[in-house]
Amino acid sequence: MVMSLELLACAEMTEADRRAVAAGVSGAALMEAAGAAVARRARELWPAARRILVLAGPGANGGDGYVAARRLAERGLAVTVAALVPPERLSGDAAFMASRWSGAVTPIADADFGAADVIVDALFGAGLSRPLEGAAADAAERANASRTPILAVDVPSGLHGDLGAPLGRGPVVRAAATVTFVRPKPGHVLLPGRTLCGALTVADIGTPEAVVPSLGVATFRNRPALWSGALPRPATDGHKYRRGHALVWSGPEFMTGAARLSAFAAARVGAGAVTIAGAPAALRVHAAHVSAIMLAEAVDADGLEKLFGARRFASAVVGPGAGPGVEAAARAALDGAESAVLDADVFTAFAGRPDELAAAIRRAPARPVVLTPHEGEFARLFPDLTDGSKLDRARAAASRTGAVVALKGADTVVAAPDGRAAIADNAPPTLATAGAGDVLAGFCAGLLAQGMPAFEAAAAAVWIHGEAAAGFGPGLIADDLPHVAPAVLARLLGAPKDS
Ligand SMILES: NC(=O)C1=CN([C@@H]2O[C@H](COP(=O)(O)OP(=O)(O)OC[C@H]3O[C@@H](n4cnc5c(N)ncnc54)[C@H](OP(=O)(O)O)[C@@H]3O)[C@@H](O)[C@H]2O)[C@@H](O)CC1
Ligand SMILES: Nc1ncnc2c1ncn2[C@@H]1O[C@H](COP(=O)(O)OP(=O)(O)O)[C@@H](O)[C@H]1O
Ligand SMILES: [K+]
Repeated sequence: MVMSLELLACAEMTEADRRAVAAGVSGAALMEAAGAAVARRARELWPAARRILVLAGPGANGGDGYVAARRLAERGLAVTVAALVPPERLSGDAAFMASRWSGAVTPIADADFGAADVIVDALFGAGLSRPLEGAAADAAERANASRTPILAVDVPSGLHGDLGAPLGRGPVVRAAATVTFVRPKPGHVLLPGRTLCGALTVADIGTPEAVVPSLGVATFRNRPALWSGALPRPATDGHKYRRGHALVWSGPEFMTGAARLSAFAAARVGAGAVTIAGAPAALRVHAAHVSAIMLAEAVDADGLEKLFGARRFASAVVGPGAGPGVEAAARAALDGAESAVLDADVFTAFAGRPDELAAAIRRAPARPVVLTPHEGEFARLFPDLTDGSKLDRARAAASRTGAVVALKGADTVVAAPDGRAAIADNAPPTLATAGAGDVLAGFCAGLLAQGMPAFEAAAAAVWIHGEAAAGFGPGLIADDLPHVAPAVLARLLGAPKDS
């Protein structure tokens, strides 16, 4: 099984195959290995299955299906191929593999979906170019209705490998498991694709090792290997300000919780000092709740500017529970702090004016900025960025604003203006709880304060956030997240030595 970070778009996958062939591996060898991996996985998952129905499409995905059919029949299983197009209409390697299948082939309309123990879905893979319709749509719907477990080849048919969603309004096969090849695609990780794939495995099909690194892939799974090298490690001769001083802008007295959640999160993830800035009435509320966190008066954006003028802040958070004056506070943070995390109310304040926010960000292009909108806030800020996948939209927002964008949800995408992007799949649904976003903003700010580059800091914050929630389990509230982050950090940084 392949374990790696890259996610290959369908076009990159096609190019990987082309380069593999150019390097001397035949297309038929790749297809043989792909079909063999599918057959192996079917036997591993359903060792008691006797009757297999292979749905074979018109392209190379169907070719993989004919290989799997042959391999499973060789093991003594009763295999029927239900073909979307007659085998004589196939071309290339798929035609060759169909010619090597000597078992039963039935037109897909006549297939008995209920009579199989396992269905292998080899209708369409990376070549899907339009919504399923006609006989293909019928087959997908009958396969789903049969309740027979489905093993998808490459992707569940109807799902677009880049989008993680069906093309148009066409149906999609709901797989119990999916075997893909070489590397996963974005659509295996983005929702709803991740759910429709079931259990995903990635098979090596003999693509030479140099091929994937030669592609210049910029999309990754959000895993520690992507950013752990940049994770801050406290220096022996460090002091608290060298570890980074983070500032959190607080809203008015009855909205102080959000700023505190951000502040605790920044501190727990390793900022050396954290100051909450706000109006006196708000600070009085904070004072009743915090000890290590410092408080500084800033009635409005002018007050914030004075604070930034008086001392160095390695990062600032503006947005969580911010209330009135948030736009001016965001501008002050962008001008005065060495890095900034903008969240929540900032996106409402700049609704429909992303270019004004971008202009404020680009006044100091080298200063790291992270934006952490959820889908609703994203739509408010960027009403015209509706096309493409969540990955495409986050990338477009990053390139437009010059900031790193963490577009939140169960499949949070972190995208950088240079085109890099990471998709997370480790957050449990219990993370959907009020205030969790404020904590994420604080994790980002705490890592930025310690000098972690913005893309790595945002990706690490998202992963740590998800991992903290998963580790806590049921009953999670946002207040718990900063407290469980140290256990996640301990795993990432390695346990301290005994002596
Ligand atoms: N690349 C490699 O080296 C390897 C690739 N491998 C395998 O190849 C798969 C990709 O193969 P592929 O490119 O042939 O595409 P595939 O998904 O079979 O479909 C293309 C056919 O479907 C048709 N078609 C499209 N949409 C349609 C629709 N809605 N309704 C009806 N028809 C539709 C389309 O017709 P067209 O759009 O061109 O008219 C074309 O005829 C990949 O997923 C993996 O499984 C492995 O063997 C390992 C090595
Ligand atoms: N279904 C889900 N599964 C996993 N994580 C989720 C899910 N829904 C939301 N999240 C995460 O929970 C957090 C919620 O943040 P946000 O919507 O800003 O809430 P709040 O404003 O209350 O803090 C985000 O980090 C988001 O990625
Ligand atoms: K498929």
